Amino acid sequence: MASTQDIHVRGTVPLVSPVDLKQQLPASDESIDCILNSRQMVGKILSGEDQRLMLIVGPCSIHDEKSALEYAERLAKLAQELSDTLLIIMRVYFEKPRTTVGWKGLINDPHMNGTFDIEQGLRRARTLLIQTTEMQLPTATEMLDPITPQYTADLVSWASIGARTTESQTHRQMASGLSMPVGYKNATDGNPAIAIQAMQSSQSPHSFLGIDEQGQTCIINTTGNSLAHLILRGGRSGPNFSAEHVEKAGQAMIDAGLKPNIVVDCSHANSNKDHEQQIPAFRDVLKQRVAGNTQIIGMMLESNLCAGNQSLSDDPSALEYGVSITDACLDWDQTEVLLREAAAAMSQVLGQSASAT
Ligand SMILES: O=C[C@H](O)[C@H](O)COP(=O)(O)O
Ligand SMILES: C=C(OP(=O)(O)O)C(=O)O
Repeated sequence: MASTQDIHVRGTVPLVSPVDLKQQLPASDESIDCILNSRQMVGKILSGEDQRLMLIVGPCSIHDEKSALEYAERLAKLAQELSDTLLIIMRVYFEKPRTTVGWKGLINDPHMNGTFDIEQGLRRARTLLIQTTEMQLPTATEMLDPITPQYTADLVSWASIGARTTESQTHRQMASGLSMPVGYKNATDGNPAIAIQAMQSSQSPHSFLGIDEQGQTCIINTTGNSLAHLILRGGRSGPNFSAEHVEKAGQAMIDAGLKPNIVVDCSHANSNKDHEQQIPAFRDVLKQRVAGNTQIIGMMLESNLCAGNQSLSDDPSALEYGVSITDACLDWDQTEVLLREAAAAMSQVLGQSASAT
């Protein structure tokens, strides 16, 4: 009898369970301290109790742990130095949603050669998250595959639902159960409405299919996650970081009964994918915050040790050190200049609000 299933399935490979991977790679006390403290700080920024600016900064994607750790060491030092005015969280992105096809990130294909050793990818992602948080540098990542959080989410302080998945019920359900604050990107067409709807959905309880710590398929019942904000990342119609766009998005959030908390992603369609264009976007949004728009709670930058990007060829060993293999990034020096500018501007803002009270 001809089979009616698995017509397009090449095969399946068993995977380590979340609990076993966590036992093999447990979070240290230093990591747990960093994660709990930083999640609480993000929560206070969302509630308005903490007026510092949240900056989510780092590579578009991680493909080489050595350069990621070198970047993390530099950022951890700067984050500590500027912590009076900025909460800096490192982008440690392991999952890349593609417009069509392409390398889908370190978890999916850690060897970057089409061997898809996902177990090793999960192991390497966990290891890097532990190393980064042990430096007291909190981590931010996009939650793309709904199974992945069981393996990594305990080590993450801030999560994003991307422009391509914010409208997806699967991702909204997943976000409703995540333990950290979540930012929702506007759609790739530039429309923030779906992100606002995502926030309304994911703050509600959901019941859906997933896996438990043992890797057993199960029904997951969530409480809903109200720690949410909108991320403006521009869209097909152009950037959406201007004061008019931010005001309109804030009003739409208020109309939907949400606290208007907005992070502006200076990259993606807000930079027209030209990494240098993140600089004027960042400065414009900073100016809006300094001018008194407290709906702007943060900004995102795509940044790496070296500027630009490079193509992933058949020979990953030929890649240039510290250069993105996905979207183009600012280099470290450009990043440091912007972070110091933000700290100086925010010290004025925070000084004024302290003297007014
Ligand atoms: O942030 C990264 C990219 O913008 C996103 O993954 C889409 O990439 P692509 O259009 O190159 O596939
Ligand atoms: C993929 C990303 O962004 P977006 O969903 O906005 O395209 C990202 O931030 O890496």
